[in-house]
Amino acid sequence: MIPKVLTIAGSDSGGGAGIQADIKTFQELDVYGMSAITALTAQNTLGVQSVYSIPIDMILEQLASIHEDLRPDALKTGMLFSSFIIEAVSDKIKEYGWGNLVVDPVMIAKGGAMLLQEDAIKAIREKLLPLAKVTTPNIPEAEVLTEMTLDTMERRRKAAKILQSLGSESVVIKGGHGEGDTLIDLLYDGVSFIEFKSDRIHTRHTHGTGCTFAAAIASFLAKGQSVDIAVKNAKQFIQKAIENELGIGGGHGPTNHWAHRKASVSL
Ligand SMILES: Nc1ncnc2c1ncn2[C@@H]1O[C@H](COP(=O)(O)OP(=O)(O)O)[C@@H](O)[C@H]1O
Ligand SMILES: Cc1ncc(COP(=O)(O)OP(=O)(O)O)c(N)n1
Repeated sequence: MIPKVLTIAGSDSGGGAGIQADIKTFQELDVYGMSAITALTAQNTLGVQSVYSIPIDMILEQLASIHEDLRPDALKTGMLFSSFIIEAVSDKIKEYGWGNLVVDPVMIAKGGAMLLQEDAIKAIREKLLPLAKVTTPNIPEAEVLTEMTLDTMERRRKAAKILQSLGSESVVIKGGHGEGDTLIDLLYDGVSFIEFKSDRIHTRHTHGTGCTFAAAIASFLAKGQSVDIAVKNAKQFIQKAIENELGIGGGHGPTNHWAHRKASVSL
């Protein structure tokens, strides 16, 4: 049977991030994609023009419909916007017993728009992280969650340990916002660290990289891969997607979800 993967996230009208990036990733990685939409954004490659939060009852109805009929083999969360949504979604994930949860703690879009209310950080720490198999903050998100400055690898290792101690089985602190030409995604599984290194691609077309990376990890987990292999394969997927840019839009354009088809190794 084809693995089923659910994304609980916001919609990006421009198609580069959020639900749209997730579903494209699921499709490319041969898993069956499902969605529960938490917020609508009017967004393009130039920025986020407006945000509309979906009423909680409607979010819960989407989750209930999926629960009644379509058990996910893995799921990911993206833009959850408010503490109310985080709490309600976390309670349902727990009640429904859904495993293989990848938490992408989306906070701010590349253009600077707030995709999470400030008072929601506590709910991410206390309600969502304890349910996660993998949490994938970028460096600024990890800084907010740990209240640390993460300008060295040593500090990032410390931060990964703190986030893991909050209940997430594994943590990946992504390196896109770091310095230098080598980019390091740091995985900590509670025992050891693995550094996934790649060359930094110099491009403005990196809209939705975090969403795509987390959706790829969830897809590989749904196929039965271990966390370290799923992260390795997701990293390879996003690297190709950034390398083969589509050149769409006048700002931060989307990544290329088809690009992995050119890869010589099979995912
Ligand atoms: N310029 C880049 N070159 C190569 N890989 C990148 C680049 N920017 C981001 N990535 C990769 O994309 C993924 C998302 O990274 P990051 O930009 O840190 O997160 P976010 O999109 O959530 O801000 C990570 O796997 C990271 O290594
Ligand atoms: C609806 C929506 N969800 C998430 C994001 C942020 O996506 P991310 O992958 O972190 O990429 P950038 O914002 O860095 O492009 C979003 N913009 N919209």
